[in-house]
Amino acid sequence: MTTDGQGSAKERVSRRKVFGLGAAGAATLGAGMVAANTLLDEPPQAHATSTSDPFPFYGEHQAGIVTPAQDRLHFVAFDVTTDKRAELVELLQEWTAAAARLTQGKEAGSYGAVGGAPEAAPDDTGEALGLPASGLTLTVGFGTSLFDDRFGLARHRPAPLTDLPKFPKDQLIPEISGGDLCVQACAHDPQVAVHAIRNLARIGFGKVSVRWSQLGFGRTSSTSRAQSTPRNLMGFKDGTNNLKLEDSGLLRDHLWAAAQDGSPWMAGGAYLVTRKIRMMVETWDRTSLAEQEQIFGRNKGEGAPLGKRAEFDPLDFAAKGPDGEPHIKSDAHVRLAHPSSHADARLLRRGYNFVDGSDGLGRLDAGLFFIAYQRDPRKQFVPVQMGLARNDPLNEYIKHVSSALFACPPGVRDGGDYWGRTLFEG
Ligand SMILES: C=CC1=C(C)c2cc3[nH]c(cc4nc(cc5[nH]c(cc1n2)c(C)c5CCC(=O)O)C(CCC(=O)O)=C4C)c(C)c3C=C
Ligand SMILES: [Fe+2]
Repeated sequence: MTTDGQGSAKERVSRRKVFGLGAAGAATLGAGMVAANTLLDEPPQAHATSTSDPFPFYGEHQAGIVTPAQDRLHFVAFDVTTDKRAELVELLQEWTAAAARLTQGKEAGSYGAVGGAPEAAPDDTGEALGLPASGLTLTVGFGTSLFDDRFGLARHRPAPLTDLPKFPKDQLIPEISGGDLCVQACAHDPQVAVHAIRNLARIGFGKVSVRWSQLGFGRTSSTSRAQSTPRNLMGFKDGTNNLKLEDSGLLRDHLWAAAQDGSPWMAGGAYLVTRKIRMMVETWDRTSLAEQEQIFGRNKGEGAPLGKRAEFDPLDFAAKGPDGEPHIKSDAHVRLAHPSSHADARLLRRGYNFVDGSDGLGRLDAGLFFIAYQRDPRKQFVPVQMGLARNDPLNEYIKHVSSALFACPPGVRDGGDYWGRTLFEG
C-alpha cells in the first residue's frame, strides 16, 4: 500500500519506497509486479499478471464481476441512515474516489495513515501499509430498499430488481439479509479486502451503517478459462460450467444489462444475488462417495460428468449405464441447474467458501457464500433456484440462511465519474 500517488515528487518517492524495492523486495513481490509499478506513469494492465498487481478501476463495467475471481472476499451490506439524497450522492462520490485509490494499492485518502495532522483522525486506517494492491476489486450495488420514497428513486427502480420470492426450505435470517447498498471486496490478500471495506465504512460514518458482512476464503468458481477450477467445502470442483470472461457473446446476452431492458441507467451493469448457504458438513462427511457423486452428477476426483472421464467433457443427460439408468440422475444438481432445464438461463457464479467458527453444538458453521451475477434474476436465478429448492437432494445437507439482491451499476468511466452517476444524474 503506497502513501498518496497524486503525482508530487514526495509522493513519487513514497511509491518508490514501497514498490521500487531492491533484490530482496523483488523476490518477495514477484518480478511482474515490480516491473509494473516502478514504471510509475504506466496504466495498470487490463489483466493482473501476478497476485500483487492491480486491476484497472475505470471501465465500461465494474471490476469484480468478470475479473478472474480472487481468493479472498469481504462482502458488506449497508443500510443508509441519512434521509438526504445529496448526502447519499456525496457518499458515493467519496467512496468512488477512495475505491479508485485503494484498488491501485494506495491509501484511502491523500494524507494516509500517518501523513495528516497529529490532532486529526487519519484518513486511512493503516493496516494495509506496505501491502501491494493484491488484485483488489471493489464492486458496488444498490438494493431494492434504496428505491423506496426516501431518495426520490422509486420511479428508477429497474424491473429486474424485484424482491426474490420465498423459496421452499428457505430459513432466512432477516438481520443478515437485504441491505440498501453493498460493496463486494475481492483480493488475493484478506487484509487488503478487509482494509478496503473498513475504510469505506469509516468514510460512510453518519450516512450508512453496516447491516451485515461476510468474509470468504477460497473462491468456489472460475470466471476465466485461465484459472483452474477450485473446490467447495463438500470437496467438489465448483465453477466448471460457469460463464467466463472469454465468453463475450454469452456475457452480452446473459450478464450485462442493456438500455433496452427498460432502465438505461443500468446499461453495462448487472444484477447480483447473494445467498449464504450453510452446509451440514458433518452429515456430508458421513455420506458415501457414490451418493455424493450422484447428488452433483459429477465425480469427486476430476469433476468429470458421471459416465465421462475429464472435467470439461460435455454433460450428456441421455447417456445410460449398463443398468439402463442415466449416468446423471434426473435430480442431479448439474441437471437441475443446467441451462437446458430453464430456457437457457445462465449465471456468472463468483462464490466463496466460508467458515464462521463453530456453532456451539460441535459443528462447523461453514458453507458457501453463493454470489451470482446476471442480466435479469427473474429469468435466471429465480427459476434455477426454484428448481433446486424443490428437487435437489443436496437440500438434505444445506440451508439457505441469508439472501440479498442488488443492482450493480455500470463501471466508473474516469476520475470525473462516480458509482451510480447514471442513476442520480441520468
Ligand atoms: C440457484 C443457483 C445455484 C445454487 C444456489 C447453487 C448451490 C450450490 N452449488 C453447489 C455445487 C456445485 N454446483 C455446480 C454446478 C452448478 N450450480 C449452479 C447453480 C447453483 N448452485 C449452476 C448453474 C451450475 C452449472 C450447471 C451446468 O450448467 O452444468 C457444480 C458442478 C460444477 C460446476 O459446473 O460448477 C457443483 C459442484 C453447492 C455445494 C451449492 C450450495 C451449497
Ligand atoms: Fe451449484
